[in-house]
Amino acid sequence: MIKDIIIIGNPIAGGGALKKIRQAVSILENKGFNVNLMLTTQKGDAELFARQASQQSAECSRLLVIAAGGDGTYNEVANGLIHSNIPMAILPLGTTSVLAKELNISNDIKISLDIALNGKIQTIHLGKITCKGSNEKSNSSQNNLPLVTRHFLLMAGIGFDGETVYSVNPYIKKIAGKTAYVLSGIKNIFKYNPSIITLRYDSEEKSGYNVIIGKASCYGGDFKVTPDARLTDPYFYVFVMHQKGKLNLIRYILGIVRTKHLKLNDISYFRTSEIEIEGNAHIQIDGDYLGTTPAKIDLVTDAIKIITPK
Ligand SMILES: Nc1ncnc2c1ncn2[C@@H]1O[C@H](COP(=O)(O)OP(=O)(O)OP(=O)(O)O)[C@@H](O)[C@H]1O
Repeated sequence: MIKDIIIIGNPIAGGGALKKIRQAVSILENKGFNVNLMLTTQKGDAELFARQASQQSAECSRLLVIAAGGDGTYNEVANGLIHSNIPMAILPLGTTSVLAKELNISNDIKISLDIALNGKIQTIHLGKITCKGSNEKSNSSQNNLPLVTRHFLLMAGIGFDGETVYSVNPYIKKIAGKTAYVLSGIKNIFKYNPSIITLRYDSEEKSGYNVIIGKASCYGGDFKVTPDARLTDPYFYVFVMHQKGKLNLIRYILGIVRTKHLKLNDISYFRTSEIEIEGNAHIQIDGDYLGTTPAKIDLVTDAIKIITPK
């Protein structure tokens, strides 16, 4: 029986979430829970708070962590709770909150809190990626970047979408939300000149110019690039775009928008649980910039417990 709740809240998620986070605290306190609100002040705080919660809690069965924010916040909380027994629920307050779409969790605070308190606890597997990066955009040359390892819930995008997230203007994102990604994507279609990416998995080899490694079916807005991927299945589904060039890129994007991308004859779509990637391309995970290839991706099974609708 849950008694204590830690809300790890990002007050700047979705352009400003503090009011809704405070509303959630008072709803939960009125129901009699002990609520500890931990507001993030910078990147990395949510992971730190979640790790502290998982280390301090002697009585995990009475504790729930609610990640209140967007996909960046859920990603950090999942990284901090990994292999702990504390379940993670979400309060979708982000710009896109793809995880909420994947789990079918409403943006309505009361409904999402009801799921947090009365939903089903499911154990899910996470992706683990090691690549060159610094968790920040960096001016140092690619060769000087240290190795970074992080876990992801939803997807790793390599190539065009890594480049798009890399060049999203944070000020435009604050003002315009999701539109900032669309603007960055449009700008990149015209200037992007990708180099080849090589994938090695299950004794096979494939090459392409853009790759999406899905741990979940949802991607970006309401698009499903890897519709067969499930948080609860121990596999990735990988979508590879084989051709380069602006017109091909537009054709792939339109294919995704119209849910026809898997029927194109110059793509690959396959399932695996481990993959090595070579090349010189930017990488995003769960919608945030991570670093550049080369990269290695594998699964961490039974990584976290997450609360989903019943
Ligand atoms: N107080 C803060 N000030 C500035 N940045 C913060 C703060 N707290 C967290 N962050 C960082 O803000 C980034 C975005 O947060 P988050 O993903 O929760 O919201 P979002 O970007 O609006 O949503 P989505 O990722 O779903 O589009 C994260 O990388 C997070 O680490």
